[in-house]
Formats: sequence, structure tokens, C-alpha cells
Amino acid sequence: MLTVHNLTVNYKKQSILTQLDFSIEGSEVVGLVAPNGTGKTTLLKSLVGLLPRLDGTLTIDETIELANQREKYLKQIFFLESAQNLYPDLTVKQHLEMTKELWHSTILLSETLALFQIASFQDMKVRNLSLGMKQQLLLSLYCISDAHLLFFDEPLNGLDPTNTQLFNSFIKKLAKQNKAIIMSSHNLESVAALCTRVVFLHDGKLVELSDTSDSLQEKYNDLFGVPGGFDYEN
Ligand SMILES: Nc1ncnc2c1ncn2[C@@H]1O[C@H](COP(=O)(O)OP(=O)(O)OP(=O)(O)O)[C@@H](O)[C@H]1O
Repeated sequence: MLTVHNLTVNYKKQSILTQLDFSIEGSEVVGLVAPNGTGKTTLLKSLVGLLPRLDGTLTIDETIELANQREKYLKQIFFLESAQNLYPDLTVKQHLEMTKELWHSTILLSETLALFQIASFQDMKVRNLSLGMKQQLLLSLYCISDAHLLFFDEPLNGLDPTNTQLFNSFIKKLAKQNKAIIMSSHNLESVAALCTRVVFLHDGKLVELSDTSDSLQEKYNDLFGVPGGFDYEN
């Protein structure tokens, strides 16, 4: 579905992604894991053309290239970095209606309101929502977009256990609908439970976890662990 070739991103002199190659097909749920400040958000933003200077090729379905068919390419992907990208003066319902219209989606508003149980606050403005309520709305927008590729950046942020379970069911349903999903997360337990593949971002490249039966924590520690660990005794 999406093929990334030779993707290189630098911020001034800081190299973030280096000649990165990657692809994802429908029904895959790819977990993107790395320490803070490594480049997960940068990678997701670059996949949706949000970074002005970028080297490499991004192609959907082997023919639709970001560089020369930007609109067609972007119509396939839904990515909203965080709840900070919501409009404070619009209500929950207005966000849903706007997204439905922009994405020409046939998903029903009622279905989306039920998914994360947000009907009771559909008429509230975003500025009056709690952190978790904003996250419920953000995830509901993914649902109503009905896009083929869905990129989530820390989707579990601020979610209570019930909403975390609802999110897990939502992802499984999307995968069954042949959607391609990338989710960055620091929650290794959720990543292990939900993802069909796990990739670590390390030194500007993606390192694939070859054996999913390996403990994610062990692999994470191998790649990113603090040398020698912390010594609290001294
Ligand atoms: N607009 C920018 N200009 C300059 N440097 C930036 C910019 N955005 C991010 N960076 C730098 O790029 C690096 C990667 O940041 P990014 O937000 O992609 O990391 P992340 O892996 O998503 O982190 P976290 O897990 O903390 O969300 C960091 O060193 C950050 O300071």
C-alpha cells in the first residue's frame, strides 16, 4: 500500500531519518517504538508531507507519489498529530461533521459517536474538554475519515482503561477492514497486544523486530537501554 524509499530528514544540521526504507500493506498494524526525541513524530509527519524539505520517495499503491500527485496521495491517509491540532472553538460534533465532509466519508455520525462513547458531550466546544475527552474525539475523527492509511501518534495518551480497550477493539476492526495502520507508542504492552509488526527507530533507520515472540522490553533495552543501568546505591 505505502512504500517509503530512501527517506532522509534533517533539522538544520541534526540528522533525524537517514535513507530509510519501509513499506506497509493493508491489514497490517505496525508499532513504531523509540525513545523520546528520536524522530517518531518526524517520521509520521514526513509521511504526510508536513515537512517542507524531504529527500526520498513516498508512493501509495505503486503509482501515487507524494511529490507529483500530492492531493491524491494525501486523500489516502489520515493523520492528526495530537489533540492540540483540534479547533478550540468548534464543538465535538462540528469536528466530526467537518471531517466527514472533507473525506467524503459514508461512515455515520451516530456510529462514530458511539465508538468512544462521546455522544453525551457532542455539543461541547473542544476548549472545554478534558485531555482524555479530546483524545476520544481525536480517535473518533480517524473513524469518521474512513481513510485507507491511518497513522496514530501516541494514541493512548490520556485514555482511561475503558477507552484503551475501546481503542484496541477499534484498531482490530480497522485491520479487518484492510486498513494499514502505523501507531507510535511508548506503551510496549499495547504495542505487543495490537501490532502485527514492530519497528524500532534507531540511528535514523527502522529496525524490524524479526521474532515477535521476543520480549519487546528486552529488545528495547538492547537497542536503547542505559549503559550499565542506574545505580541508586551510590
Ligand atoms: N521543527 C523542528 N525544528 C528543529 N528540530 C526539531 C523540530 N521538530 C522536532 N525536532 C527535533 O527532532 C528530534 C525528533 O523529534 P520528534 O518529535 O520526531 O521525536 P519523537 O520520537 O516523536 O519524540 P517523543 O517520543 O518525545 O514524542 C528531536 O531532537 C527534536 O528536538
